[in-house]
Amino acid sequence: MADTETGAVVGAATGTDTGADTGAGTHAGAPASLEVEGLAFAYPDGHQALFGVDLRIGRGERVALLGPNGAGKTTLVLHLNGILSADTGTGRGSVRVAGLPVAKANLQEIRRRVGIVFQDPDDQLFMPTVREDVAFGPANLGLRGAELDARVDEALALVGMAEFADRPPHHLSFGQRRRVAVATVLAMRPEILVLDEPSSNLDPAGRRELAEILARLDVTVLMVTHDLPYALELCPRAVVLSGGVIAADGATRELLADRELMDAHRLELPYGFARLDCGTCAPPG
Ligand SMILES: Nc1ncnc2c1ncn2[C@@H]1O[C@H](COP(=O)(O)OP(=O)(O)OP(=O)(O)O)[C@@H](O)[C@H]1O
Repeated sequence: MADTETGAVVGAATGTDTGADTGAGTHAGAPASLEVEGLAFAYPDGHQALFGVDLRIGRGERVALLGPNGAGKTTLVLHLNGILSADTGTGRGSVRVAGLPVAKANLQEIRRRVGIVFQDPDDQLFMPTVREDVAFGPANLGLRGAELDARVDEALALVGMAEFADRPPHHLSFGQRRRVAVATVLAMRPEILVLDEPSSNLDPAGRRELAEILARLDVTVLMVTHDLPYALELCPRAVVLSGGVIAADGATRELLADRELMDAHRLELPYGFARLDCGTCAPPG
């Protein structure tokens, strides 16, 4: 688990043990990383995207946020670091990160604590070198010199990109850029790491490498994904958001074995996983 005094995001798991067999309730008694209560939100055009969402994620949990297109997943995520806010416009309800309300007065601290890795790494990489990109956030927090260098080195090592530190990000492959984007967020030593479709557009090897990196991180994770095998592998717990409400919350394996739930919310495992509901059958691989 992340040491909240030092904020270090150190690897805890070993090898490729992704904890997939861990029960969803393992962290039920852990202090909350994230508490969302009665969150409702309509966009300025009047479109209601969230209708009273309640969600508690314990420190160190890894949770997949699943749901069909238009379910409200991005809208929910944008509330976690105050890009959208329940206390403005038509919003209702509250979001707290490690007990701190997501509100205008706390935005700087909240954005340090909630690291969002967006789907397109090019939205997050804009400096001449990888090192400068990863240093950008901690430098904004006031870190300088050896302390800043150590923070950058640590984050790049966590994603296996140390040897690329002096390369321009635009010379890297898409998969490498995504890993650097993860490092830019880890360098802030976040309380909670939010990943938007982390496996999208990765080739099988890149997908596997990123899974191994994510499995080793010792930080609370909320992963938005349509990649159900990825959710199953990396997140013991899943939450299904559909039509702006939470339709299910439980052990990922159990939710993905519930055919009625899956059909109702347009969730589909790829061929080969079709018999997850057989109870004694294991997914391939
Ligand atoms: N800026 C906006 N203005 C008005 N409506 C919006 C806006 N952004 C999203 N919506 C609507 O809010 C609803 C939820 O959208 P959201 O992007 O949160 O869904 P999502 O679950 O992330 O979908 P996807 O899986 O396709 O990314 C959708 O009906 C969408 O059309």
